[in-house]
Amino acid sequence: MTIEVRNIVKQFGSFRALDNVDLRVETGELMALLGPSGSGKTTLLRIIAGLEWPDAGSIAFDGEDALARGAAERHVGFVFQHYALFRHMSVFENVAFGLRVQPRKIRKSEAEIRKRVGDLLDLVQLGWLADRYPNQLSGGQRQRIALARALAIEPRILLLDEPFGALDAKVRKELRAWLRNLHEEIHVTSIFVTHDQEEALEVANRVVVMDKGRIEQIGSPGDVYERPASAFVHGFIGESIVLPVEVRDGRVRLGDRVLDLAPTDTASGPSKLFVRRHDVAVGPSGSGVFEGAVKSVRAFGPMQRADIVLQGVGGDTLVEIDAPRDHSLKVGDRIGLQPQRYRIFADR
Ligand SMILES: Nc1ncnc2c1ncn2[C@@H]1O[C@H](COP(=O)(O)OP(=O)(O)OP(=O)(O)O)[C@@H](O)[C@H]1O
Repeated sequence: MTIEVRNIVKQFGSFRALDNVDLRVETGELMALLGPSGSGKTTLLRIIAGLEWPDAGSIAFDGEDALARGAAERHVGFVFQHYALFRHMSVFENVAFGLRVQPRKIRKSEAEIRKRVGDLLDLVQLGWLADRYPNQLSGGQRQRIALARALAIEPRILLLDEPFGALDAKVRKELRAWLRNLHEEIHVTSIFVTHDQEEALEVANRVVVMDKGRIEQIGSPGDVYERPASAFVHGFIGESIVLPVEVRDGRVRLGDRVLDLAPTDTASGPSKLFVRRHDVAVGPSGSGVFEGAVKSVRAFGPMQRADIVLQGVGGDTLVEIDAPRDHSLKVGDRIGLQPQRYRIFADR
């Protein structure tokens, strides 16, 4: 099932939560909506689900107008961050619920319902919890049951709103891999909302980066990380050093210095230089575009993270870099820093 979102506008009073959003989700995709708090991710998801209505624009499922149908008729499965499983019902009955309330003419027999719920519990690998009640489950188990419950009615589309948002970091990580594997098995067109870049890049096959009700970039995890389309995307995904520069006459200037860097993209005028923290080569003093002094070093695994005071860039500027440990840094070292990959975006 494809989802085609065209020119969606959503206004709350005078506040524009979605500003002409265009998006196409292909059949069987697992797409992430990624963006900071308030960027409009949940509002877009709720409009696709039929829980909210846009002020303008259209939504089509497989070419058919979805806005002509209410939420119940759209055949969409929904999992929220805090999914309220029915507390007085066992896990089994929670998953069976959607099947039991189907209209009589399409309702499955009791034997079919038992078989379907059993299969779903096997799919989320929690068959052994069928007789438990929600308050006897861990947070991660609850979300897996919530997913089984959403899948029970065989939805054409699965929408997940920060499904792992309330869980601790370790469980979140486990469930990411689990969700990706599950999706490979069931292949339902799915969209999930997250503000966690690592989660989006690790789980989704395509990522939609949103800011202030607009889409900044749509691409594969590799695209949005390696080829960010805007300063916002570069700043939001991965950790970068950002320095204010000016591009004039084909040269990149920082304060009164001309940097030995080529302008990238089409930046001109006041701009920002972005360098990922691990894309800086560290060498002896005099070896790079920037000079710095090591202020502090934390070493972990194969990497060391260091705070560096950059010199000669108009006042002392503190930046953080990640460097391999083969060149051991010590507090007080004077070093040269050479950006190996960087992007320059004009200030908007
Ligand atoms: N019912 C509403 N009435 C008024 N404003 C709303 C309403 N729902 C959402 N908003 C506003 O619209 C904007 C987008 O909200 P939305 O929940 O879509 O953002 P989000 O990207 O999902 O953020 P978060 O990650 O915090 O959930 C926010 O500024 C929010 O305050």
